[in-house]
Amino acid sequence: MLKPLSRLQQFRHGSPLSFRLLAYILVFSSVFTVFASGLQIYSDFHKDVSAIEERFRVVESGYRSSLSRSLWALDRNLLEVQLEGILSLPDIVHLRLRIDPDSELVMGEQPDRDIATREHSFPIRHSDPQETLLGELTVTASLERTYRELEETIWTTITTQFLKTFLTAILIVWIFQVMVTRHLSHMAQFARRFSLNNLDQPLTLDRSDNQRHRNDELGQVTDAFNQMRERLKDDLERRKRDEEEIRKLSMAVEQSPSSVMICDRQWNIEFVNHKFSQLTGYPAEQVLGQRPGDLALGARAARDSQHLWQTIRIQVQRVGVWQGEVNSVRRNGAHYWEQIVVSPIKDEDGRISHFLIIGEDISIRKRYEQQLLRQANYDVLTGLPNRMLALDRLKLAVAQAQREEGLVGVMFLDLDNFKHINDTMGHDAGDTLLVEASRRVSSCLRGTSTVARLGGDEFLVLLPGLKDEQGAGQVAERILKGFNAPFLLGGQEVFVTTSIGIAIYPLDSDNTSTLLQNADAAMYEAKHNGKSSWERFAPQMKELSHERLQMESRMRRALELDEFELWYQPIIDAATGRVTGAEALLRWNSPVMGLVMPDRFIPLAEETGMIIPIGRWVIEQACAAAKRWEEATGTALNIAVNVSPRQFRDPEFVSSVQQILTACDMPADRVELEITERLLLDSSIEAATILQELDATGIRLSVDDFGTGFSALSYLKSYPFDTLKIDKSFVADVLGADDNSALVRAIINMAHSLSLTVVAEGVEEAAQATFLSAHGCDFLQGYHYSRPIPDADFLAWLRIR
Ligand SMILES: Nc1nc2c(ncn2[C@@H]2O[C@H](COP(=O)(O)O[C@H]3[C@@H](O)[C@H](n4cnc5c(=O)[nH]c(N)nc54)O[C@@H]3COP(=O)(O)O)[C@@H](O)[C@H]2O)c(=O)[nH]1
Repeated sequence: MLKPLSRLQQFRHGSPLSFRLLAYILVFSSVFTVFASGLQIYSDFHKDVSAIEERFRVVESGYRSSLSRSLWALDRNLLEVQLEGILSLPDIVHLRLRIDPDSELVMGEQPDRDIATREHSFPIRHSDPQETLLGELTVTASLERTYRELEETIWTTITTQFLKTFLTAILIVWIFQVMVTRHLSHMAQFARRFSLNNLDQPLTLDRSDNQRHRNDELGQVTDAFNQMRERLKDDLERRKRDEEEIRKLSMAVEQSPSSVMICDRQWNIEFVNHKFSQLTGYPAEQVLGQRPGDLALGARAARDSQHLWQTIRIQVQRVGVWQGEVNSVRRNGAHYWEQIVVSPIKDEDGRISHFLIIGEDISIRKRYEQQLLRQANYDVLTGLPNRMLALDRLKLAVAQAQREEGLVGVMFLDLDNFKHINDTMGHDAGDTLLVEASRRVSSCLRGTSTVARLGGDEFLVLLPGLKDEQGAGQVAERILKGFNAPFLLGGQEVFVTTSIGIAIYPLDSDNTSTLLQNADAAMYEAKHNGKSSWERFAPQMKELSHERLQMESRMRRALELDEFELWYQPIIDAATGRVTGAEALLRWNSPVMGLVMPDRFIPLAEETGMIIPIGRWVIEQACAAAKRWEEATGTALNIAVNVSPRQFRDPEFVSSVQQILTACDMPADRVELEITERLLLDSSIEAATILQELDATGIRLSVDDFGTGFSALSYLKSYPFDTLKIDKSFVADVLGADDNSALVRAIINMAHSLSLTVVAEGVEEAAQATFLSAHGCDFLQGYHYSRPIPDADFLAWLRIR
């Protein structure tokens, strides 16, 4: 807002518009005033002159008759009086009365020559009876007063008009200054100071902000100014935002984890980002101006690259986008996989101006995918095709054989005793065996054949394009031969055999899954027939494998249908011959299959996990039986129970045993758990911890079947065993070769040195009992004393002893 002083200064010094306005007003007002005053003065002058003329007429009309009479009467005095009367009239300064014929009467003074005058003459007649000219009166009026008054009027008018005009002009200019020019100056000053830095400051005028002001021109200009400022501000902000967006985008493009390349319409490279250089090894300056297809090393790669980019160009032009996975070459010649998306960039008119090529290094993903693909299709351990790929290949082979009317051999292989080797020698040895076995099988096959690992120790061999049925048998013979040489497992030479089942398309089935089932059934038959052999499928074999499935489903219901039984075999104190306890042995009394021995169903129970509830039932029943016998005979017998390694994987195992003991009120030291060496070799079981926990409860632990497995006494020291059971195979030969008796003696001595009680099982003859007793064996068990018998029989047996 301007201060009054500065306004004044401005008015004086710096407002050309006000001055010009003032000058214009003065000039135009003066001209107008002069013109108007001239008119006015002329009008007044004309009026004065007219008044003199009028006076002449008044004199003529008023005095004509009286003068006629005076002249007719020649009354000089009267004439003079009358003439004096005329002279007394304003401006009339001279009268000349011509009296006919020759006299005259003059009155008044003739004005100077330089004084303007007016004259009027009129005749004086006497008309009675007839008209007689008596004379003529000439009246002279002086214009001196008129001119004098005219001059005064002119000066007065000019002076007053000028003053008035001047003051009015000043007033107008002041008003104009106050109302307009100072605001214009302020606007000018605002505009001068106006910059991008003070766009927030609106233009305001030094006047009240009301509707009237807002609607006038200044208000409109101010409004327009402020609108312009707002628009400028918006534009600026938008521009800033755009610039920021562009900056961000360009940073994003530059720092993008994807490689970015921009080509012009002719596909010449205009821009590449940092990632591109990083990925390809090409610095930007080396590729700018080139075409993407030119960036390949070597003639073949260059040809492929040109071909690829030609395809890409055509598709982008036709479809609008191209994307795909490309095996590209870095500057150093290394190959890598990249996912490329090529799309056009369009200008505002929708015309293609550039092409955008975004690439992403997918080498790791590709490797991962290939790995996954491999994992999905190949067995990790042996590198052989897995079940899925094998089934695919079987389907392909069958489809091809269908077309060509050929034969396809399907062979099912299962390693004999693999489980035993795995359990006794450890998983590493098992793995080595599988790898070596797969190598031996593969070496017996032609290139078109497939050997696949189906899982565990099961292999599948596909023989497409088989000439005749015998061909499959010949291959099976070759494979069996390949297993003749021993396998080196953990430093030991081990002989492993395999059983092979063969089914042939289309002779045994034209359906792939039936072919597999048939080959499987044939394999079971081969196993059944003594292992290390092969069998060609025959329809009756189906029943055997079916039986196995049936057994599994029946066993699942056997527990709730109370089909299991415990039989007991006494354990005799070798020194006294007294019964000290019994071993509980499981039997399955199936209404369909009859009495099933444990060797037939325990492996299946272990495989299916059914052994956990069954094993729990065995301990419960065995403890309950021991309590019953005690009540019946008064003798507190010990009870030995077999436990499978699979039961140790049950996290509830130890607590469930404790619960059973508590429930039966059975002292822990009267219960012995018989554990095979397999358990100690199974690295998936925390055997030591569980055995310690069991030992802490007071339960006795025994190593069963000693001599058939790892047979190292050293590990016995590491575990809290109480008893060692010499396997019946040693006992059977104890009276035969010296070696065997020496071995049994050594076992007894070493067991005693480790504070272990020794039980010999499989004692069938008295001589065996005598030998064992003589060599310090603590307890004896076998048919010589009693076969395993049902609970009631065992109680009866106890009573008669
Ligand atoms: N996990 C569990 N395993 C069990 C259970 N019950 C038994 N089994 C295991 O089954 C295997 C076979 O047992 P079985 O057919 O009962 O054979 C036992 C005896 O009948 C047999 N035996 C006993 N004395 C003689 C003999 O003088 N001669 C001879 N040829 N055989 C004899 O030995 C078997 C007992 O062996 P062991 O257990 O090693 O003491 C058997 O290996 C059991 O482990 C069960 O409940 N759970």
